[in-house]
Amino acid sequence: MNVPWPDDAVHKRLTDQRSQGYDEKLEKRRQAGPRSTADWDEEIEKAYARVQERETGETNSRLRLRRGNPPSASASSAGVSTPSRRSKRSSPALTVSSRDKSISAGPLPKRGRGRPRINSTPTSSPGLSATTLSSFSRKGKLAALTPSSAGSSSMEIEAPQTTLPSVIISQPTLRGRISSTWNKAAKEVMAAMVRISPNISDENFPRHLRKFKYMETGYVFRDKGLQDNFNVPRGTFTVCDCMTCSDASGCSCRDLSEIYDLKDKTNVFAYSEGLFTFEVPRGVDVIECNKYCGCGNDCGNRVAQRPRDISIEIFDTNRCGWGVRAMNDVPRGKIIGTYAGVLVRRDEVDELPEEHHGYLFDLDSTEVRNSENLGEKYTVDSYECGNWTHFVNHSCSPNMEVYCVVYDTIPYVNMPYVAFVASTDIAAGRELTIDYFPHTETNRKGKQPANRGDCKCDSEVCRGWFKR
Ligand SMILES: C[S@@+](CC[C@H](N)C(=O)[O-])C[C@H]1O[C@@H](n2cnc3c(N)ncnc32)[C@H](O)[C@@H]1O
Repeated sequence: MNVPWPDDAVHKRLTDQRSQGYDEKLEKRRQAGPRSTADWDEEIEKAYARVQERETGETNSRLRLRRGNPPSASASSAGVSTPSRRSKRSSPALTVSSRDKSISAGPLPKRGRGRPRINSTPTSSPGLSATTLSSFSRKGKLAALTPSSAGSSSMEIEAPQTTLPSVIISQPTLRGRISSTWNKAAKEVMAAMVRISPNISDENFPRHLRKFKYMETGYVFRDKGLQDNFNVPRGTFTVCDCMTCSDASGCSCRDLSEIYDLKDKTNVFAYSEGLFTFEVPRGVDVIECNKYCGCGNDCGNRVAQRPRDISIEIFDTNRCGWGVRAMNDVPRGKIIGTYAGVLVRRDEVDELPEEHHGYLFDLDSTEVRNSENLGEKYTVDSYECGNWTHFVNHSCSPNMEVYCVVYDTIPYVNMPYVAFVASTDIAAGRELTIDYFPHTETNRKGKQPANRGDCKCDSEVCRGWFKR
């Protein structure tokens, strides 16, 4: 039996229109070509702005109905993150020195400026074992990122929706664009995400960071002569032939490191199951296997050279300028990354502009052992180019330390990388910090650096100053 649908014609028309719309959409997609992931960060920012706008509207509407609150109060009680102004950037002078594997500070001779020196000795600083972490809480972060969460009690109100959610197609912010560019650079070398937090607004974006070249690893050489140190001939590398590097006593790369078990003095690698063992004595660089060794990427003596797999967010601490936090939990001993930037001769450091001085890291790990030494000494300047480590703040109870590691070149040229390792288990969302002057504890009665800044680290054992 044929039962005619009364609205058959309407049904057919709607179906036709839908199918036509679908075809047009498909055609547009085809013309646009394959979708790239390059703009994901921007897409996420746009979506975030839309959700924020919509939910702010909804919450305002609900709260107005319930309490008669003015819109601005409603927004803040809903946990909507209002971009905070970035605290004024002091001209920081973090000169990180791995000299005697400690952060030590001393004024630059000509300018009278102190430069914090990073101690790469993992076990030497009592402060490093402290577990107090920075005051930035995970909860705070989540509240800021999920505007609707604070308003969940408004579910009690069964009021009709009086405002339509507004949809804004926002232009990508400056922060969004730069965040995306940096993240792209990280992805190119297979590193995990790096992003700039939405708690940083465009107007608080310092001019020099707009041109900052994000470079996940390595050094840039302005001087071709310095670069040659990284182009040393194959024959000068020590190469192991152990294939899997499972036996510490048989690996020539490990032999070069001179790392021993601190108790029984047997040969050990610097890593166990991918984590730093903290058994490396002061003044000793870790020598990892290099490109000429027979072992593969899964070799246990290749750790700092692997791509970073902890996601990083750069954010405004509201205390110490911008800082860094991990977006994953980080276990103790995990290598998070290495310092990157322009490699300069140490005796050229005083010629660098003042604002660079807070972003310098001396590569002097071996100087403690060979005071005579040593040929040329070098410093890494991350002011104009580098990676997330550019933003690592000082804490008197840090949760990372540094050590020096060599794998791209030979140890004798004094150009190790500086690896940042978690010195305690770190929960996702915690700020990642180092001590700019870690041997302070051993020098408690001794001298303090001449050039000190007021420390705002919030640690319970804050000494009140940090080494500039
Ligand atoms: C290597 S930079 C760290 C990143 C820096 N916060 C930024 O926004 O670029 C060092 C500078 O950060 C600031 N800073 C780092 N740790 C601090 C602390 N505990 N207290 C106060 N300021 C700090 C100081 O201005 C210092 O000179």
